[in-house]
Amino acid sequence: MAVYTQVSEQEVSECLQNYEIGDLVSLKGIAQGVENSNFLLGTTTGKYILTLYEKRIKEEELPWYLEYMGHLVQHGVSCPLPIIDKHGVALTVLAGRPAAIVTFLEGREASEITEHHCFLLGQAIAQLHQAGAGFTKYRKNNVGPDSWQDLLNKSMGYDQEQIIQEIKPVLHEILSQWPTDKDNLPIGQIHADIFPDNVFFTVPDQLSGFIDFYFACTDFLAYDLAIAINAWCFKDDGHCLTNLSAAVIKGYEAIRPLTPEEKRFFPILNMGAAMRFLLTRLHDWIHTPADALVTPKDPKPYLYRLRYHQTLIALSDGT
Ligand SMILES: Nc1ncnc2c1ncn2[C@@H]1O[C@H](COP(=O)(O)OP(=O)(O)OP(=O)(O)O)[C@@H](O)[C@H]1O
Ligand SMILES: N[C@@H](CCO)C(=O)O
Repeated sequence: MAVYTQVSEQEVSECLQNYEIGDLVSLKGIAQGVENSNFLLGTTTGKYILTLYEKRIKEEELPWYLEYMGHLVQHGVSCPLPIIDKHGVALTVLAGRPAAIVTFLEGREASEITEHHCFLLGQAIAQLHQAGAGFTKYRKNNVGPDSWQDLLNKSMGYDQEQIIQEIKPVLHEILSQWPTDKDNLPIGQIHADIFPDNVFFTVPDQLSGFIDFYFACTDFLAYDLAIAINAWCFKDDGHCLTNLSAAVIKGYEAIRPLTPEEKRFFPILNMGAAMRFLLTRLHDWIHTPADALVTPKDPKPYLYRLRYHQTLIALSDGT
């Protein structure tokens, strides 16, 4: 359930007077999502999403996300467009929380992921990266490699201590091999959370767009692809569906071929992507209060992905 902050119809009606998207017709809380409070907003001009940003998102960073999404839409990417109010700003305040209204994206998460979905996904990620090239404002990756040791330290209370002990040296290995600026991997704006629930498809199987840009940041483009492959191309027991990962890469390279440096570092980026979600999930597993509205996600599927990547690297090293 993701409505942490309630907002009344009257408050929203009053707020809508500042916009040019018509009057309130309906307001309904959306159950999905874990980070923010989301509402389906119906007005006399159509459907919108109203988001009240909760504490995990830094208020000062919101203009970056909203400008980035606006830039993407202007450059042909299908994603929610933040609605600008009569004063020229997208960010407002509702029920004491920073809030924004964005356009509604048709479609839904793919119910069963196929090679076709993955090919379309790869193409769409490459288009996202290309469209982001003209948006030059930097945003640090708050859950990038420099945060991972701290996340692990804060996960020490995890009830399966042997998992923490297993991760420690692997983290060290990843950090020691992580690409630096000198390695010349293309850098740009990445979504950084390309999971199946953040990509919508319409019937019959057209990719309709991306949502949930609140982890977007400036980082290695190929890392975004690695995140998507980890999220889309594995079973939860760590079995890699290589036909799906090949389709994602084929789709991506149909639009933007990977450079030799990106290919060389791809195994370590894949490990890093698995590590990032393993660590944030471990952290949330321990730090989410028992009476919280959300159920923390199981870290183990990402441990199994990590093991898979390790095995591949060991095999290719001949170790
Ligand atoms: N622009 C949009 N168009 C259509 N539906 C949307 C849109 N934005 C959000 N939604 C709906 O709201 C749900 C929650 O949105 P979102 O995934 O952004 O939540 P969140 O709490 O911000 O993030 P997270 O997925 O990280 O928990 C989505 O699953 C989707 O059903
Ligand atoms: N996609 C993330 C959660 C929120 O971004 C995960 O599955 O761990």
